[in-house]
Amino acid sequence: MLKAVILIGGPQKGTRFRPLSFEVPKPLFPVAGVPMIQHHIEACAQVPGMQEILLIGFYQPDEALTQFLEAAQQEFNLPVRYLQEFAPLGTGGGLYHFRDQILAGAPEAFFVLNADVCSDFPLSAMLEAHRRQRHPFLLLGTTANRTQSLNYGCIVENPQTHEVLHYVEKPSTFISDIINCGIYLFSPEALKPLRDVFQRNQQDGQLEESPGSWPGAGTIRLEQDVFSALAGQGQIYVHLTDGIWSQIKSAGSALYASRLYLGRYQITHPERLARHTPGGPRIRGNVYIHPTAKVAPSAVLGPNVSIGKGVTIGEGVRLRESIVLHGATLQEHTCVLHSIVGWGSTVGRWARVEGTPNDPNPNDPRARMDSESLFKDGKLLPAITILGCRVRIPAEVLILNSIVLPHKELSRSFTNQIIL
Ligand SMILES: Nc1nc2c(ncn2[C@@H]2O[C@H](COP(=O)(O)OP(=O)(O)O[C@H]3O[C@H](CO)[C@@H](O)[C@H](O)[C@@H]3O)[C@@H](O)[C@H]2O)c(=O)[nH]1
Repeated sequence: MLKAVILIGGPQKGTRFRPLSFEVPKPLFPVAGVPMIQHHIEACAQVPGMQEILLIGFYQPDEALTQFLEAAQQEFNLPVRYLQEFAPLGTGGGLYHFRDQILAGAPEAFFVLNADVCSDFPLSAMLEAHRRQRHPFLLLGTTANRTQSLNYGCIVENPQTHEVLHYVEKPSTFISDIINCGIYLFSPEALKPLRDVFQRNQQDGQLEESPGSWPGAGTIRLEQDVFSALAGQGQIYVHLTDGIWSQIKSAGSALYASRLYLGRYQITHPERLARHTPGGPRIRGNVYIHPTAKVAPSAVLGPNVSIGKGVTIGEGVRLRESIVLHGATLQEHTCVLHSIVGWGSTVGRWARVEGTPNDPNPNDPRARMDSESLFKDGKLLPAITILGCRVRIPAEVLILNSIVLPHKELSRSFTNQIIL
């Protein structure tokens, strides 16, 4: 019997995802037409013997989360439960705090998945590797180029045995081009080292001048407190993958992840991809259209477009490399490229909304998506255009490389600006 835990974080996390995370918790943001963590749940549900999926985070459970959990339970016919941390406990603290729930029913092992990653989740291959040796910790690893590796957990392995000999979280100089994907398979013994960290933190906390100060004893950083500490002791192993993988930290990386998942739908969910039908819109490449969206037949969509529930797309619209969220309207002849159009927003006739993609260098096979800051030297870097929720763009204007905060009613064109 197996279980899975998805670490969903909480409201203080996902700051690079604003303004989109104002409306919906980041783990529920739609990527390729479905909530970000639905991809995780689908992958877990396909592993034979999966008994239960637990989401651990510090969000207050709201309507969106409750509805999502109910729908997921029904669709996958599995218990999918939310366990709320009383405070942010770090990537390992929640696993220790809810250990009884995780170990209930005596699972043979449990997967732990970061919510903000996009992957083809090679969970069955990880399980096979785990069953051969039954080490407490198995990490999924992939490669990144030298510069970008510094933004991740870096792993030095023994190439013969795949034992993790050395682990450094976001090092300041180059350590290894093998990076931690934030996807793990732990055996029940993995909770023992977490207990040791917890007890040590508690003792250290009592010695401190102001006991009870933050971070509390419950906070455990899986990466630094466990992986770095136990590397080289025969307990942590890495399973390498060259499948799709990307982090989802910023809106730009959500658009990139959407492209990766839409491409994968060719194999996993061909029914989710729009097909050209007589009298329907022209479809180029991979496009997702929610069944309730109304799309005019003269619109041209794709590649990499995903259109949400109740969206209206007018005649002559051109839409590519974009996400249009629930209830938005693109009036006749608008052109929307490399952008995210927020919930309930309206783009007026003949308006052009355009961003600049920040995709990984296609000539470097190890390049990953950069989710760096929005600014450099005090200037807004050109990036995808984001319209927050219920924004109104008038007819015949240009909105280029800009971020428009929710509920703004614009009256003219804007370029390279954050419109507050
Ligand atoms: N429940 C809970 N979840 C948390 C908490 N803090 C973070 N998380 C969740 O844990 C995951 C990791 O979040 P970060 O702490 O932001 O780390 P990171 O910068 O994404 O780096 C991690 O992921 C990389 C791969 O994407 C790894 O390369 C890196 O080593 C590390 O594990 C995210 O899904 C986040 O929502 C917490 O206090 N509680």
